[in-house]
Amino acid sequence: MSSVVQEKPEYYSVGILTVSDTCSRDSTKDLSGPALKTLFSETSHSKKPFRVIKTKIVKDDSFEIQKSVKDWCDVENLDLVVTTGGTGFGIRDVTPEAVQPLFEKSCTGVTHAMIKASLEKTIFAALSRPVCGIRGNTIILTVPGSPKGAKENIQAILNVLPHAIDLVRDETGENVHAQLRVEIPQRQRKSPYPMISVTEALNIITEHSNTLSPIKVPVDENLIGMVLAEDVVARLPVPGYRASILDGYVVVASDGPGIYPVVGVSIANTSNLPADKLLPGQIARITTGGPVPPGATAVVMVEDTTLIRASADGLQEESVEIHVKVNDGANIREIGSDTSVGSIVARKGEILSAVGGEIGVLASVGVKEVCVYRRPVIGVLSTGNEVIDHKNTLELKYGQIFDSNRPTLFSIAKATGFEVKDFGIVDDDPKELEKTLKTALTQVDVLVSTGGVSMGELDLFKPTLEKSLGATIHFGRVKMKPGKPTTFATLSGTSGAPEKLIFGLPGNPVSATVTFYLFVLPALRKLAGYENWNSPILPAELTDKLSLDPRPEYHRAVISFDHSKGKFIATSTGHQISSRMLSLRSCNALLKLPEKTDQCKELDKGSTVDAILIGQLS
Ligand SMILES: Nc1nc2c(c(=O)[nH]1)N[C@H]1C(S)=C(S)[C@@H](COP(=O)(O)OP(=O)(O)OC[C@H]3O[C@@H](n4cnc5c(N)ncnc54)[C@H](O)[C@@H]3O)O[C@H]1N2
Ligand code: MOO
Ligand SMILES: [Mg+2]
Repeated sequence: MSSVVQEKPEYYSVGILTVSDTCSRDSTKDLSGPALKTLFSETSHSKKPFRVIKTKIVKDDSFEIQKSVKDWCDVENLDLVVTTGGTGFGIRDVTPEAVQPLFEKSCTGVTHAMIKASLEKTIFAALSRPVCGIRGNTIILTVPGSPKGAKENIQAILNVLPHAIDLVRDETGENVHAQLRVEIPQRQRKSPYPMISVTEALNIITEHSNTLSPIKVPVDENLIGMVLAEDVVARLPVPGYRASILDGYVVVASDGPGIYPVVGVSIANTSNLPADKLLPGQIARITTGGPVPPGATAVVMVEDTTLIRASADGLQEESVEIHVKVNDGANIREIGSDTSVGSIVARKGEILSAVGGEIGVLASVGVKEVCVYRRPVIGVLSTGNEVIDHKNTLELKYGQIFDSNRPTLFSIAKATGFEVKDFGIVDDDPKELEKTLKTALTQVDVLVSTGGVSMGELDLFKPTLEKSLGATIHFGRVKMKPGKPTTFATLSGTSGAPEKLIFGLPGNPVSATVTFYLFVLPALRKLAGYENWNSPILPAELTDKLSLDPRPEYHRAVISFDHSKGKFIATSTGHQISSRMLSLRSCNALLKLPEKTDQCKELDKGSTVDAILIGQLS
């Protein structure tokens, strides 16, 4: 019977790649390759010797360099790959540029140690540009092309190399890398990923979800769901002038009830008083929101007055009787009484909600644009040879299914206000998957893929992320139902850009949806600056008993407020298998059910559980 467990060789395997146009034409000119080979062969380490099992000479050509290095890392699985040559300042010197993108991790300390050792010999070492890193289980070093320089560099770090190789082999999970590569009969029969709790998974995700940089955005409805990155101060008072609260007459309150001449009118935005002010013994017509003229001290509503005399043409009021006594200030909004100028009308961290209040306030005080955190852009893709776009009008062939994951995830993103880019359906083909992931990751902050994360031979997502993209997988299994194979990885951003978050959600449609709510949405909210990124949780009483699963379950349910009981009640959406999309129909909550134990196998009707609100309450 074949076994996946391979004997560890009794040596550290080394490949030496000479990079030189000249040597590639005439191998006898290669001095540094053989010099390094001798150095490694003569080095006896207490644990294991080094053995140079691969040597090759290539031109100063990025493609050739990369091809050899990738082959020695990914196929030959060598412990150490050393390139010599092409690290200088010459126009053809491209080794660092060719090798660096292959790294999954950089080994800056090793690079420093090599440079330091060479600089102690000659200042010309400053003209070498070595880079060192890790790809899969292989350490890659780039050293200069001169035999002397090459040897000095390696000698500087020779003592730490065995330990470094041991760490790479043992701690990045030799089994993870090696086992994913074996043929089907030898495929792994246990997942190499530890099963972590939902809480641990969320902690890891939030640790990597760093709020994006602020941007300036005009004040309009496109702000809905954005979070303010700074306090906003009222530029203007509201109202900006003394304004009437009612339709009626401005009066001098101390005049009291009586018949008065109507000397003018102050309707919204216009006033035509003869003296530009109201004098005692005069009144003027005013409409709600109209400017109260100087001299006026109160407004009397039209219902508390009678017309005494109209003009001969019947178009104007000449005198009116005021029936009531009003106090000074009655029915007048003083300047800044709603919002005073200079006051803080919205605070950093506040969400500009769809209710409209915050955006309305900003508009009212003359704020034209605000500083908000940029919202992440999400890329969504489905994987699977059997998955067909749901808009495709052809009949499904045997074994095919319609893609329900993309439409579902697009809908959630739209409802929650996040911009989505569609990267379609990708076949279970490593090259195609790699290409799509690479393209997508240049365009989005967060990539969400569904399918291909479990144990099947076509479940290629995790190995592709690690080996072809150099992403770091932080977890690959979570103790939950549905959603067990949920995967989270990050890819470091280039030149200071934020790292990209990558979610590999399970292909089962319910699992993909539930895990989007549980893991992706909080990350998106945190990136967008939300101070509380979790969905609300309400206590709800079960209307029926529920059996428990060995994994903590996120049970789809409908919750509503029962007025007679004065509490929320929760009703299951029925059969909860991860493929049954109907279990999400009408669902507005995920009930957090504990895992089954010997003591507790089900929850009784009437039990109270935590319900994570994911939809509308009706
Ligand atoms: N030996 C094991 N098998 C499985 C395990 C396990 O632990 N050991 N885990 C199971 C669990 S739990 C889940 S969840 C699924 C996850 O599967 P994958 O993420 O690998 O997804 P696929 O294999 O690609 O597909 C699973 C299932 O979902 C359907 N699917 C995929 N994409 C879509 C889509 N876009 N729209 C609709 N339906 C989709 C696909 O046809 C399969 O039926 O693995 C279990 N297996
Ligand atoms: O964990 Mo899976 O998501 O049960 O179907
Ligand atoms: Mg699968």
